[in-house]
Amino acid sequence: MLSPPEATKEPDALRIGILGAARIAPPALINPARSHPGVVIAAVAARNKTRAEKFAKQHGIEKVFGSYQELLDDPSIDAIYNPLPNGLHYEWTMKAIKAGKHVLLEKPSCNTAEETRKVFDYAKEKGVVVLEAFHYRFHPAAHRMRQIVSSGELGKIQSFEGALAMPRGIMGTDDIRFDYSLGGGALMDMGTYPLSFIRFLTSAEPSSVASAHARPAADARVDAATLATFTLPGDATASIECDLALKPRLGFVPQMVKLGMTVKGDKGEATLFNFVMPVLYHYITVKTKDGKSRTEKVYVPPSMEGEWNGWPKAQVWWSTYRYQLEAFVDKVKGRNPHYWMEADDSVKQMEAIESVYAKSGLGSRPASTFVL
Ligand SMILES: NC(=O)C1=CN([C@@H]2O[C@H](COP(=O)(O)OP(=O)(O)OC[C@H]3O[C@@H](n4cnc5c(N)ncnc54)[C@H](OP(=O)(O)O)[C@@H]3O)[C@@H](O)[C@H]2O)C=CC1
Ligand SMILES: O=C1OC[C@@H](O)[C@H](O)[C@H]1O
Repeated sequence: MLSPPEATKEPDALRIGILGAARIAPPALINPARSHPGVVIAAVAARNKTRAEKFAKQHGIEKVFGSYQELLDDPSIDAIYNPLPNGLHYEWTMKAIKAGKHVLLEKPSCNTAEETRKVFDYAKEKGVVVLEAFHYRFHPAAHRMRQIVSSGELGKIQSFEGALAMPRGIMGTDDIRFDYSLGGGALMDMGTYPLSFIRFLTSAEPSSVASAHARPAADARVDAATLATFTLPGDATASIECDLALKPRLGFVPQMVKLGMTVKGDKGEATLFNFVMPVLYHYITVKTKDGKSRTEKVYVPPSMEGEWNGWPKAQVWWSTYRYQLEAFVDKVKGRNPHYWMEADDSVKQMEAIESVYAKSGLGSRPASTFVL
């Protein structure tokens, strides 16, 4: 996964430009692109050209720009990767669409559902592809978990418990995730994953947010952590936990990263541990009330038939991002991706996030002042 084989690039490979020398760009795009014959990472732009040059040299990127707009103005670039802080997603995705570029847009799509709706409406008008980069959804482990939940094996589904949380000290206090004006907050950054996964597993929207409690960061408008519970259609319940800075237990015992989803039904339960980065390590355990239990690991689709028909011939080292890139390129090239996250899904995801912020009392992140 860390040093994938270099693919020979196709003559019509999609030329992607990156907005910002963001930390996530190498694992989420540059590295996966190495093994994809249909992608060239052709350019990077940063607010400071020297920073862009250093990043380009480090990653073997041909073109460098000292402003995002210059990159968008380059006619040789087909698509943009937008890993800017959340609060800038709307402005730069709209500008990219205006320039006729396809956009792979980091999660969460925007600060508000209204902005997300405008992004996808504009993309449709301009005939370009925009994808919110919910990478975990493109990996077969997430789909296998959904198969298990919908198969009836667990009986009538009663509850979902999902978490994504990391110990204190990993995120610096100056991280974009703690900056309200940039769309910061644990729910925006991490809580969006378990919430999205519950929506994916149920293929439905929560009926209501039953409770939401935020632990404020230094800026009290930002949640360092959020715990929320939901009611779901069919009387099931759900809970999510997200935390940018889990406190050590008893003040000194560091807590482990949390990244699991457990689904309980009246006949059994299933847990997917590490739905976010399954390529590193994951397992699905299924325990049924008749005393049986098993563990599955799903690095590649188990077959190319039935529900797996149309999945790419993947390698076990394919990360969620590599699967996602496969789908993004397929969509742009007019082929059928193995999975796709539709515009309405991204809009509903932001509606759900805003509902949790409303319930916790923190309110939605600030809407962009950008006008196209
Ligand atoms: N899919 C995934 O697994 C992950 C997704 N993400 C998402 O990616 C995005 C970026 O996260 P991450 O890479 O960790 O963030 P970084 O802080 O590393 O990168 C953000 C980039 O935004 C640019 N930028 C533009 N304006 C500002 C500003 N006012 N303040 C700070 N930075 C600015 C900077 O680019 P420049 O070089 O021009 O200065 C910087 O490189 C977020 O939306 C996050 O949610 C993050 C991690 C994992
Ligand atoms: O995958 C992730 O894990 C860590 C987060 O801070 C990041 O933004 C998220 O996308």
